Amino acid sequence: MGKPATTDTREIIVEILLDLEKGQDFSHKLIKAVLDKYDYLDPRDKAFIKRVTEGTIERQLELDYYLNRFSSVPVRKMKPLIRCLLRMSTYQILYMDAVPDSAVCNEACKLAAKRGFRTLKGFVNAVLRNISRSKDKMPLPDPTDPVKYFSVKYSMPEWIVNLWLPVYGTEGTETLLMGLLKIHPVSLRFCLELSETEREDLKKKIEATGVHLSAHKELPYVYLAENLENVSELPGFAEGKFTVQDASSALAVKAAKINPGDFVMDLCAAPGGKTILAAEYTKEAGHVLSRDVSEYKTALILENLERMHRTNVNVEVHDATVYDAEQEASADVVLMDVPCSGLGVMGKKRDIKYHVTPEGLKSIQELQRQIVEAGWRYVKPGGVLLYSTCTINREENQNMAAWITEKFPFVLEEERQLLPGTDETDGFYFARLRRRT
Ligand SMILES: C[S@@+](CC[C@H](N)C(=O)[O-])C[C@H]1O[C@@H](n2cnc3c(N)ncnc32)[C@H](O)[C@@H]1O
Repeated sequence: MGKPATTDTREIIVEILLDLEKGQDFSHKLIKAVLDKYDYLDPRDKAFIKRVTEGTIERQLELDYYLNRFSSVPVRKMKPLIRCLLRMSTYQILYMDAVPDSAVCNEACKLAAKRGFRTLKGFVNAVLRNISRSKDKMPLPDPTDPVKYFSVKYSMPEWIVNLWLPVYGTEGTETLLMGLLKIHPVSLRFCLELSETEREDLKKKIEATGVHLSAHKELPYVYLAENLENVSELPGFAEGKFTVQDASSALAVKAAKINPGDFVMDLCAAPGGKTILAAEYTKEAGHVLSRDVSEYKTALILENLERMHRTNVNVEVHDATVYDAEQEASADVVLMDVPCSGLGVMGKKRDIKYHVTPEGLKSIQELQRQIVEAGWRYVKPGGVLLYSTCTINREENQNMAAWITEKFPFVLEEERQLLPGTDETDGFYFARLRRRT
């Protein structure tokens, strides 16, 4: 990270963390808004803000576990500003080598004083210096209790670890938890219409800006980008030669086996990643009807369609839980990329894990069932229902596919659960179900 951040930079981080405590918004949205607001900052300062904020959020359970051991005041009883300051400073001490620990402690004390907590400077200093001294032997729960141990080590709520342990076993769960904490490269999906030579040319132009691209192992038109600051400034972006789309999402659309000339319905389409790829598969001879629940959401689809120059798509506001008799048995392929608990995208949306609850899972499953109940009839006999989620939860995935085949006239042809740490993707599930003739 090079240059150490200024006190102001740290203050910005604390402000973001305080807003998150107040439940203002999800972290990825808040961080983006703040970075847009401070666009004039040195890129290294912006990178510092992003890294420390994301890391602190992502590791919060672990950081709190340590703080509770090194502080005489439990984390939950601390003043919010002091709590956020200690969390982000502990994150820097444990996970960032670029800033010396002594500088982290000094900056934290200065910031505490600046924000009216001069009397707590000694406390902040003592806790952080203690952590710094013990950083090579930080205490963790006993590994013989894998739920507690994994929960703290990988900062994952215990109930989510409990959801995965019976399915993936101890080793598989640990691989998954580690995968979710890895830095996730942005995934660029090039237009299908580009020839191999055009793809290579574009790749070279993008790499000339300092971004490193590596091709996805299954999809030659998807590249994982490292060292990427601003997608919209890359060559080819404004001309719609590529879009940001995770490989998992592209793999799901590919699995739907869309043919040129097909009519595709995308029932939960915003911001339009799958719609656009589906429209590329159908080519101009085919058509996509792309829907989402609000005007705000459909506007996002329209914006992306315009940039990607897709004209074979109609966009409508439509609640997918409401049956539309006009579309009865009309579609060759229906994409149901349903709203879900999002446990597969925690690597990108880092605070989802603290917001999802077991009760929330139940109500989201109910919504998923309603969407399937209303939408399965749009599939022509012999056509495909592609059910997908960005989660890692059997109830919303494999069990839902089984429920569809039990209740409706479909056979399961293919299903796949992609896992961070194992696949080069987000956690994602899709099932191709074919309607009986
Ligand atoms: C997983 S996202 C879709 C991502 C999109 N398919 C893509 O690839 O870019 C789920 C979408 O479902 C939409 N949604 C939620 N409830 C809905 C409903 N009742 N009817 C239609 N869409 C709904 C959300 O607005 C959200 O855009």
